[in-house]
Amino acid sequence: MRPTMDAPPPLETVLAVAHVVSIPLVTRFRGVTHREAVLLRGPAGWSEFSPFLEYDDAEAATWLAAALDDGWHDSEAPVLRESIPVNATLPAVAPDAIAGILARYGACRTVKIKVAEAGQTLADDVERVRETRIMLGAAGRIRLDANGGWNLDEAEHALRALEQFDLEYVEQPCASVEELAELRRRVHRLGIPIAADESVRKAEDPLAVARAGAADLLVIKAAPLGGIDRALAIVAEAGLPAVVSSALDTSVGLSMGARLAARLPALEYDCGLGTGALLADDVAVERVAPVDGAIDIGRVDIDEDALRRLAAPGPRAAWWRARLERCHALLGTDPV
Ligand SMILES: O=C(O)CCC(=O)c1ccccc1C(=O)O
Ligand SMILES: [Mg+2]
Repeated sequence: MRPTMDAPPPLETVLAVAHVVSIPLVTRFRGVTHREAVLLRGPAGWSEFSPFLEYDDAEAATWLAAALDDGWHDSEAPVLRESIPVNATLPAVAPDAIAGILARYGACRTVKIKVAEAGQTLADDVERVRETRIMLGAAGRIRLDANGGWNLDEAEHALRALEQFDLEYVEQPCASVEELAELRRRVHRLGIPIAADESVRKAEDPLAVARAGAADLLVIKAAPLGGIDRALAIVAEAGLPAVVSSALDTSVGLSMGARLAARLPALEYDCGLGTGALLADDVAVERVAPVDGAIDIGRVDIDEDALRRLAAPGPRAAWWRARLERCHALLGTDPV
């Protein structure tokens, strides 16, 4: 997808308000132990630029468009709710680690469990889901996220093994839109809805999955979709229910997600914006973390001491500033 910024603030302005931070995680997630992010003190509020390290500049530029949009303007879409119910997110950990991680989220009624992790087996997934179901009780909601890790047959087999745990939905069970569409036909009888995540946020065309009838709902993230208004437009065009989720953001990025969720016309599912609980430290004066299963939608204030304490080491800060500069050069040059 291409970034869309009519008139991005000049590079010098952006670099002058940029702070690069490195935040320790409570547990390994996506193979990393620290989350690096650039925080921008924009005129409308703090915003976050934190594309994952392996993304190329074209993909990362859309995240920059979102950060500049969020730091430089407020969305004019109406705010429809003040508090956003969230799920706990459980990485692909061993059963004995589950209770400790879930405890960090407080009272969330919904848990999203990572499955299909490289190097693990279906038996690992079954045990993780079984243990979580026991802890949550029958009233809790369990959804899975495979991050595209199964092929079609593996996904079908896994869902048949896991359906006994009463699943709310499965997110990105397979990598491609074609596989999702076929899987959706194959498991229709099981009644497990299929959600698209990477097929929306990493796709050249975020609407292709909806057009192909390949998903029952969309997982949307403000940063990779180019910001709050862009994400709202995609949901409106897709005509499918949506769940707002984080990209393991700091409180600043989580706040953008919450302000997107606050503006969705319908919000039937708990949002994946509880991941502040996976950060061992944070930059916000008041963290965006679930209280009684929900987060607030305000902008966050930054703690200057935390900015200093969590400042990324010099070479990492330089790497991020160079990345920001390259991504900035890609904005506004490639009209949609
Ligand atoms: O949706 C959630 O519960 C939390 C966010 C999450 O899972 C995530 C966080 C970082 C990168 C990718 C993902 C993902 O949804 O695949
Ligand atoms: Mg996902």
